[in-house]
Amino acid sequence: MDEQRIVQVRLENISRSFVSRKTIFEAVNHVSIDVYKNEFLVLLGPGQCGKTVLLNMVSGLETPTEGKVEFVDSDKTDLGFVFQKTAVFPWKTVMENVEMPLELKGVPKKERRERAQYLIDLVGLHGFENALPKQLSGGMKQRVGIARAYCNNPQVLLMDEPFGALDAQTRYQMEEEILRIWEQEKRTVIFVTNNIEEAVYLADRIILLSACPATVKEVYEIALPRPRDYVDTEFLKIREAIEANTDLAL
Ligand SMILES: Nc1ncnc2c1ncn2[C@@H]1O[C@H](COP(=O)(O)OP(=O)(O)OP(=O)(O)O)[C@@H](O)[C@H]1O
Repeated sequence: MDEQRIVQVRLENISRSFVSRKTIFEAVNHVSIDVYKNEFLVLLGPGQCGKTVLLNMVSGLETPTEGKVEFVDSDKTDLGFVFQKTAVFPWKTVMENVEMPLELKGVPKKERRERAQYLIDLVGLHGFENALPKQLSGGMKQRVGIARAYCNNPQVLLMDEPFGALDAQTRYQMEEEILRIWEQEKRTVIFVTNNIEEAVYLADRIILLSACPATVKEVYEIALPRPRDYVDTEFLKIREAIEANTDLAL
């Protein structure tokens, strides 16, 4: 991570509860996290622990019941998203899917095509510009999603289990790819996963969350050099330490 840490997003003591049938359900409880500019931050926690709710509060899709989310060094609309099931439009080509955020903004065709082409090349889809999503594998669709998330040139990228639906082989490949893309186009990434190995492979920092309601259980700085090796002794040590500290089997 950069020597000098500049806070980009500040989650200040945020909580979120839901009321259903007169009972209160707490999904997130007093979470405070400073997210630093250009860091690769991973939110790791068991299933249904409140990770998505937490991410939704960063994006503004959900409002905290308590506390606040502050964008220190960027606008709160300056966000890109990648989801587990990235909504690529089936009737649109790769190019049309990637350029869509710029089209919605009214950016002229030539300009948006140039930007989209750069990103299509960056994510390794050169040659597939005119392909339709049905012609693409799951990993390729996620590449489209990543390129589209970058298209608006956002400062902060939110990724909610983006590789969760992929087979193991493709998942490993995409983990490598996302780091390559991020090294080339540094942004602040907040990446949600319930996979410890994935978290240790990717993160500058891991925020380990407790079972529901999500609280910050521990923060791990991952100083291992990249590319990381899943079977390296140090890697395994960190992985085991996290495993021993989790609330539920992940
Ligand atoms: N709008 C809502 N109303 C009521 N309960 C909700 C709402 N949104 C989320 N929840 C509940 O909050 C809890 C946390 O959900 P969330 O989707 O954040 O979990 P998660 O950690 O992202 O899970 P997973 O890893 O399985 O995707 C769940 O029990 C969910 O049912």
